[in-house]
Amino acid sequence: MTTTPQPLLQASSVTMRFGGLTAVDSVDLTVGAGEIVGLIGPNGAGKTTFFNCLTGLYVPTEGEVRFDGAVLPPRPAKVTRAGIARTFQNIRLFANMTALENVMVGRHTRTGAGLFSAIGRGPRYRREERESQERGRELLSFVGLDKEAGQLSRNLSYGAQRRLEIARALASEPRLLLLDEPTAGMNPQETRETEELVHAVRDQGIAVLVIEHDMRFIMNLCDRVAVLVQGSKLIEGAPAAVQADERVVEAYLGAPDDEEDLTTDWMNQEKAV
Ligand SMILES: Nc1ncnc2c1ncn2[C@@H]1O[C@H](COP(=O)(O)OP(=O)(O)OP(=O)(O)O)[C@@H](O)[C@H]1O
Repeated sequence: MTTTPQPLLQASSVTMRFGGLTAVDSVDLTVGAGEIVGLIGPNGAGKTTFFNCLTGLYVPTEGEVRFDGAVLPPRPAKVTRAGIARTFQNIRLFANMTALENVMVGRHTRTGAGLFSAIGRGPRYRREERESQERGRELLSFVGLDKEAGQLSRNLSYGAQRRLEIARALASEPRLLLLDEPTAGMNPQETRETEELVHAVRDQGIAVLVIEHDMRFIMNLCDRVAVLVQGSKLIEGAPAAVQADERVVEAYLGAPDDEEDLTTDWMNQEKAV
């Protein structure tokens, strides 16, 4: 008898309400180990709110999220320690810290030196600091920023800052990486590089869940795509099937009668290669 392996992430009937507004409505989603899953949907569909439910930023009003079989702890730091890391829609780097320092900050959930050791700069602190630096440099090299290690993050190009955010997220040694619109504002070349980088992340055995509006990016990248519309999951499946589904096209373009209010981000943001 064969048994289906337990998914790494399992969100069951996740609902998030803000007062009278149901931003996420009973959404089920799984991500398997080493899988790349896309989450798409028109503006305001509830994608970021759902992400926030997966990272301990919000505790769902109803439903539960399990990671590796255990219910997710209700605090972002604990979720990171459990093995989920994320990037945000808007860049959140420490502008006046170097690229290397930014990555080292991302590692602190994995280093165990306590307050007294840090104040006294004892041997354990110094060893961990050295290891953090080494790992930080490896990660910068992994995302193609080895030469920028000593530069202040605010002086890096936009594409480099986004890659640095991914390096910082990877510094916590996640098993699942959540990316919120990683290619927003990128040119086609930067978008292609991000696609290669996410594939390389997966090749390290890390699962990825990605929110994105750029359909070409999603199609090239993902094993599976789920579509959220007005807080509910409309469909889920292989990228080509999802893209061809009439309900998805309608959700983005509106029914024929509301063609004046098109929400066409997805179509418009598809970038020429
Ligand atoms: N903290 C909050 N309090 C109240 N309402 C919120 C809050 N966060 C999100 N919402 C509402 O929930 C709905 C879903 O928003 P959300 O940002 O999750 O959508 P989204 O799919 O990520 O959109 P976008 O693609 O534009 O980023 C929207 O109507 C939004 O106004």
